[in-house]
Amino acid sequence: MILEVNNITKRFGGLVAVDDVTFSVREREIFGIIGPNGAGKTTLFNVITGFYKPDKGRIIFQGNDITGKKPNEIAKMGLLRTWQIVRPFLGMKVIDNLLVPMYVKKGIIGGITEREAIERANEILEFVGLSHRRDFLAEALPQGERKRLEIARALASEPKLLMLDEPAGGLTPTEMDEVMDVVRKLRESGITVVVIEHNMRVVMGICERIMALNFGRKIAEGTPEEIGRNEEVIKAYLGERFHVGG
Ligand SMILES: Nc1ncnc2c1ncn2[C@@H]1O[C@H](COP(=O)(O)OP(=O)(O)OP(=O)(O)O)[C@@H](O)[C@H]1O
Repeated sequence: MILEVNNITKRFGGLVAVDDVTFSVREREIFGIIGPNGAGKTTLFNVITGFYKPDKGRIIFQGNDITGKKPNEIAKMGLLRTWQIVRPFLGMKVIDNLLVPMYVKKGIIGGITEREAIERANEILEFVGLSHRRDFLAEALPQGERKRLEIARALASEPKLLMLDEPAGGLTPTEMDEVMDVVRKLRESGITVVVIEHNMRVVMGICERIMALNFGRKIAEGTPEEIGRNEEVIKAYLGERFHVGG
């Protein structure tokens, strides 16, 4: 297991946003987290990536206890996230959006020449299908391409595990297909992916296993087929129209 999340609880005052949640993610898996609005998905992401400290529980990443570590320490270990609201450096060129995180990371582990950095940035742009946008300002990109730029920026920091917060949110069906292709390629290139996503076509289409949350609690975990026919999930979230079992 690359990530083990054990009995995580996170409270905001009297509200239990994440309630004793346990799950683990296998290496090179695409693992989905679903649940209605307010179920605790984003809070769980924030706890795992160090933006919030949990009230209870442990998080183990590649055998190391990362509970309570700072986001930049966790990122340096190879656990990166993207945000629901994309936030590239809009006034910067697409390529520079990748060079900045690269210099930040490589500066720490011993330097990289400009030529190496540019080469690597070009590879990443190719990977996410944004080579043609290399010298555009990020603000000129449509939403679907911004989402892929966000993934590209995370790739510049060489993650082992990438946590994607609603990568298909606000996208057209064609843009969604392009993001789904990129996520599958991530896995093929050896990166483990944990993804929060509301769009069921996307979740069911890319995830090998899915966990469902409701009111902060884990209510189910399984393959897309198992989740699609789980009565509690259907009641909480999916609605009859997504009933797979008939
Ligand atoms: N910083 C905070 N302070 C107080 N309450 C918060 C905070 N962040 C989240 N909450 C509350 O915690 C609960 C879980 O919220 P969270 O954003 O994790 O849900 P979610 O499943 O990600 O929802 P969505 O699908 O709408 O993004 C909600 O009731 C929310 O109002």
